[in-house]
Amino acid sequence: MQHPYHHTEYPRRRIAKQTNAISRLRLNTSQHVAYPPKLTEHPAHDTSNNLLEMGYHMESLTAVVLHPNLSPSFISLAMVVIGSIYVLWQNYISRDVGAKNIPSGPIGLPIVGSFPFLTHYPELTLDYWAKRYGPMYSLRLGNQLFIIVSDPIIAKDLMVTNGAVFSSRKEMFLKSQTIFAGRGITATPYNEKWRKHRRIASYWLNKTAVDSYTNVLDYEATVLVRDLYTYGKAGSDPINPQPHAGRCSLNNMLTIAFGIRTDSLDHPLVARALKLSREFMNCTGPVSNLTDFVPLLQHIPNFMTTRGKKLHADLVETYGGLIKEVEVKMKNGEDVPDCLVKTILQTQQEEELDFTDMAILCSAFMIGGVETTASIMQWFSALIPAYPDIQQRAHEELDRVVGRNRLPTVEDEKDLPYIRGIIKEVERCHNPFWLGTPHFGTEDFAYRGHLIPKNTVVVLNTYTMHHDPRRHPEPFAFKPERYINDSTLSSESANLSDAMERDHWMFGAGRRICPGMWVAEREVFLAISRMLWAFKMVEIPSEPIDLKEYDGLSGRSPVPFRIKMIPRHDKVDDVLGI
Ligand code: HEM
Repeated sequence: MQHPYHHTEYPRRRIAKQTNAISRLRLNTSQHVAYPPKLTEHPAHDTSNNLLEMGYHMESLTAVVLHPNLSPSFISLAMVVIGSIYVLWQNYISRDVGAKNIPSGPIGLPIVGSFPFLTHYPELTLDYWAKRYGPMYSLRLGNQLFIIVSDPIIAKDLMVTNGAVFSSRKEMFLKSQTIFAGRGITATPYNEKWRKHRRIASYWLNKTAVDSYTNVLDYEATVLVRDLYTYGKAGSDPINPQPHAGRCSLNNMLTIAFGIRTDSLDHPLVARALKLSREFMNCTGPVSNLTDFVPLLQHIPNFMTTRGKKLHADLVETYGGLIKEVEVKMKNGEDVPDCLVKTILQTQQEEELDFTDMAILCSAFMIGGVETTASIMQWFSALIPAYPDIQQRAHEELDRVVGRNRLPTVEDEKDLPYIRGIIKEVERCHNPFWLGTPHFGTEDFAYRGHLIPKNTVVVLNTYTMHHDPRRHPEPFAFKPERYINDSTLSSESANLSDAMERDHWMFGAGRRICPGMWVAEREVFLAISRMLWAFKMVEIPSEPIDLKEYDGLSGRSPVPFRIKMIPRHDKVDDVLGI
């Protein structure tokens, strides 16, 4: 069974691969066409809208049962058993939803619920259901009830206004209990442990702290652009910017957390840290792991549990190992730069932090802060070559405001509304976490005539919200100008009283909103504005970039691609010191 969108591509690319005359005509006009196809393009929607609703995996289940080598009596028996289980399940669920007035939604399959429909591009399935069941609907994964929120007003009502109820996390078996061992800000319930870890993290991530180490972000952004220039041989060789973006984000977090950095892509920590982040994303997607929702699986040795235990051990070994190095230096009286680890070692007794607490706190920085910002830089690099007109407008703004004798700085940001618009538009179109990190309700809650029972997981369906035509006309077009009059930082926009005015929902909402958003925004601005300042970024005609396919199950980044990054004026090498 394939996801309805499995074979779809960003149409600009798909059209480029076609050869007939009509396709070529469309190529010229397709700069702003919708990038996912309309739902009606897939035969599943032509034949039956009910398939997704009732579980179109019944189709593949039936296909297995109807295997040619099976006897007719076995097939009949199997069909009767499957049918009966399905009818019983359907009755059970509809009684549950009807009696308690829980918002309706897809019924799903017995035992696993809607899980099989969410294993690949879950955001597209959730979007399909949002159009069918409305802005707040329910589904089940195993024994867990979910509410899917696809509307800004409801998101604000639940997660911000009623943050006292909706700010916890479900203690997922794999993410919270196995990988993070009950620690970690991201995964802990809304309790004293979370408050302590969040307070310590915020000490290093708040706006004033970020001001104090902006020189680090500035330096790493320059290194990034210099490496892109050098590895791309001043625009003559194709280059994949992804590993360079990864190292830039990694170095920022290494400096903030441990006071160290890597000096080249070949440093062993680069591959190791990026692998750990990717493994974490792939193990812990909000809906990607059945072990979390079928308790029986937690007692049976299985592949995901083994993976989770190994990841926990690798995180403690890697980041715990770096903590020990800092500790040794401090004990030896060596000079250790101010950093998160120095702070937690100095306050360890007072804060009652054990070694695992510290290792997992640092892991949360390295996981939360690397793959995410790198992903935005990567999506930007993958898509901007398709928009020479947008690049030209950005170059004109940079020449006018910054000139060609220096790189853009943080102080320039307020005077570069078009660059800021490009960044916000990349974030709207390519949020690395379409489903964020789900919140968890700690009380029964009555809302708009419905009941959201205690212990419900609440998911922010940002894919649907970011493509809502009421808020973003022509939602599938890449149009930075839609943000041209938005002078807010995203971290400021998140506090707007009118939820419909918020730029996007990439950083989540309410009391669990991303505490790293100030450093993330600054880092991304410096990297992207400098790439635009230095290069004309062009695609390689024989290597079309497929923006619809992406790596990863939770944190999303583009599949590997190559482009040319051509220095756009003769001052570039001087300013970069090359
Ligand atoms: C583009 C970059 C980033 C994106 C898209 C992003 C996204 C998110 C999202 C969606 C959440 C969950 C919010 C919610 O529950 O409503 C989150 C939480 C978190 N983020 Fe980020 N993040 C980014 C950068 C960073 C950075 C640079 C750090 C630095 C350490 C960081 C650290 C964290 C932590 C510790 C949490 C857990 C907060 C909690 O549960 O209380 N993030 N992030």
